[in-house]
Amino acid sequence: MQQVVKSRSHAGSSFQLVVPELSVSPGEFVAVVGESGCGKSTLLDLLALISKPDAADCYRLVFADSEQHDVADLWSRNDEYALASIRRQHLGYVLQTGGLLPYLNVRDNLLLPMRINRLPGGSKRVKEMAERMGVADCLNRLPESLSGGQRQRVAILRALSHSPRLVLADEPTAAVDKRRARLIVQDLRSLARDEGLSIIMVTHDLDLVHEVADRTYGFEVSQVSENETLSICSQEVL
Ligand SMILES: Nc1ncnc2c1ncn2[C@@H]1O[C@H](COP(=O)(O)OP(=O)(O)OP(=O)(O)O)[C@@H](O)[C@H]1O
Repeated sequence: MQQVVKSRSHAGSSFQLVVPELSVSPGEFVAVVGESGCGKSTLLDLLALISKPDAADCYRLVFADSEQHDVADLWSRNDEYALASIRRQHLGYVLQTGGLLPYLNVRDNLLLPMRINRLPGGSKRVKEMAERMGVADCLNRLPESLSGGQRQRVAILRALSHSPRLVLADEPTAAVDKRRARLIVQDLRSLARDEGLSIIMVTHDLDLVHEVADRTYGFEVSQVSENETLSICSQEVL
């Protein structure tokens, strides 16, 4: 994306996020780091195609097999159907607390995105992925019986199960301890490399990602006036 702008206002105060440039390539693990209120969720909503930008010089998704989507154009035409279809097929989400369905066992949680996208070969892929992430012995268990770390690894697998091109991870380590958090970040990093995925992870914890991420974006927040906040998201040179 280039020169993408999103404003939000509430009770007389306004917040504007400006993204001069943001990109992620296949196999890349990009971290977006910032304090509370700097605009991380606002950015994630734009990346997840949930929120319409106010302005965008360029916002495109270009996949390795040369499939392309002009997201700015789709939003300008309010083509919700096309946006939803891209979201369903090509995007995966890892949420802060896993977001697994409590009444489905791990296997069925992992199979669900494949069933929604009518993808074949689900059981084999689920078994292989679960082995890779060390949760194969959890497949028949309900999420409530898993440890925090196991649950989060299953949540990562669920985000990947329908083979998305872009995975958005929103504070995926929020519910686990520091040691487990480091392992999860390393898992995400190697999944990006091994599977040629693009991963964008949002976090407030720079320590957690700065040695692992290929690139890091941060926010420069300034108070334009008493009621106006401007946040500019740019790549950090660490
Ligand atoms: N739906 C909304 N309507 C109006 N203002 C909003 C809305 N959502 C967020 N904001 C404002 O936009 C700014 C950025 O919020 P955002 O949720 O993107 O920050 P964040 O970095 O994700 O914060 P946190 O880490 O606390 O979740 C804040 O000032 C917030 O009050």
